[in-house]
Amino acid sequence: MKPLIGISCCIKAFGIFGTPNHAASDSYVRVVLGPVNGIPVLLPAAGESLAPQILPRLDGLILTGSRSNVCPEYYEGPAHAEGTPEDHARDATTLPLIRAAIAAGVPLLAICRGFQELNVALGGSLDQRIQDLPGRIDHSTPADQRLARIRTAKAHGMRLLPGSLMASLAGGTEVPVNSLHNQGIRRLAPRLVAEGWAPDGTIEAVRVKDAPGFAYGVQWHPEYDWESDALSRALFERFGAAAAAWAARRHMAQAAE
Ligand SMILES: N[C@@H](CCC(=O)NCCCC(=O)O)C(=O)O
Repeated sequence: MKPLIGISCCIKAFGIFGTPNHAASDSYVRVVLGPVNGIPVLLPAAGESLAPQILPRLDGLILTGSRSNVCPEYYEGPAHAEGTPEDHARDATTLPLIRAAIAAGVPLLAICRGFQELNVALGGSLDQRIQDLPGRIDHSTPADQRLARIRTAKAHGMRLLPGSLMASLAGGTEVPVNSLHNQGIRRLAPRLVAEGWAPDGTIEAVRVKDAPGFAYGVQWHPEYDWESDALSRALFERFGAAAAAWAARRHMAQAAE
């Protein structure tokens, strides 16, 4: 029985009338059908009431990347600069969903925006334009960069914590990663342990230290690299194995009811 993997959606305005839609990139569906070996289930940005209704039916949760940004009101940050994309419906859905998934032990993998949501959901904060901070590199890609091979190319190295899961999956403590973000962790949430850093100290990978199940976040985009990158593929395979084990337990519990 393949695990059901929830994929967080954003609100996107499509079409000539710009009507709101719930959307997620095909790259997340493909990675769930590929190395995760699960069944993708798109989760609409339907607000906090979604979590208690959908989590009992899921075996894993992927919090996706997005150009939109977590609203600063969730971490006492300054208002975003004019024109910074936000997605209030997504925030209202994913932040409680993350807390509920971790509490229940549902395997969770948070990617880029999702990584930032994980940190905020657990009490951390964000810097909004790390490229403007002294000593920091530009981790973003131009919004008009239409060439995916350039936009998603390896952008900087990442140092991994020796003995960490990430280091074991990578087979070492130095790996290159892509980089498509302006924001980054400012105050690390108390329940998170950093396992990877960019050369400028930007946190690139975290583990939820007291989670009953698999609960990791990454600032880079493994869904763009898994077909060629050992760490990205191994991360999805490890997440998929955790979800498959969760599915087996869930179905056994249902059979015993
Ligand atoms: N908006 C946040 C998070 C960045 C992020 O998730 N980027 C994904 C972009 C998707 C794409 O362009 O393919 C930030 O800027 O830090």
